[in-house]
Amino acid sequence: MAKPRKETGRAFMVGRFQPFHNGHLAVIKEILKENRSIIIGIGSAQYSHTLKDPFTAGERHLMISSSLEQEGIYNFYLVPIEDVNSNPLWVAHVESLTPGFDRVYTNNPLVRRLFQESGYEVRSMKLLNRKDWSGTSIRKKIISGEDWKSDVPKAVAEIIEEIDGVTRLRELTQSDE
Ligand SMILES: Nc1ncnc2c1ncn2[C@@H]1O[C@H](COP(=O)(O)OP(=O)(O)OP(=O)(O)O)[C@@H](O)[C@H]1O
Ligand SMILES: NC(=O)c1ccc[n+]([C@@H]2O[C@H](COP(=O)(O)O)[C@@H](O)[C@H]2O)c1
Repeated sequence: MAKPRKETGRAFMVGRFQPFHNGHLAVIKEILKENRSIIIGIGSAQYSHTLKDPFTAGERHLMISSSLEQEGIYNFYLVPIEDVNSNPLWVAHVESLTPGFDRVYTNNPLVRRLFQESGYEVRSMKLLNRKDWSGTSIRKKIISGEDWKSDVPKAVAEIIEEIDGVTRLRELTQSDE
């Protein structure tokens, strides 16, 4: 029989955060109303420099930590998590990299299923202003030149400027032919 887990006060959330946006920030604030601290997994950590995953794990780490600190939030842990090629092994992989946690917050059906099957409590998050606050729509706006800075925390806009992320994304749309 599985050992009962000790209460930790910690919640777990995972995302690709390509980039970290206002929707992520709002749900993290909500999660912190119900939990003492949050572990934020930076998923697909090995990917960068593609249209779906333009930013490195280090750049995403900086986006999240700077945004949260700008809001006066310090009770978080950031853990880069590379994908593994076996879904049944993924939760154990996450557990091997993170401090213990009591519950998982996600809207991703695969993440929900895998954690539920491992015995975790899984809660959903309310989707907020999904038309603008989604990584996919923000990446499209960056490429097309529409306003995207109002959809992300100020720190994220500054980091994307600092790393010349706009040029990176636009160049990724070009083929070599
Ligand atoms: N606007 C939002 N409101 C509430 N939760 C959100 C919002 N956007 C993303 N989330 C949730 O945050 C978690 C991590 O999301 P993720 O990093 O995939 O962002 P995304 O905006 O969905 O990105 P992409 O469009 O690139 O897939 C997921 O569980 C996702 O459902
Ligand atoms: N087998 C695996 O490596 C596996 C399984 C489920 C989720 N994940 C990762 O968890 C993250 C989920 O985040 P999203 O909700 O943003 O899609 C992604 O980075 C995804 O690749 C990985």
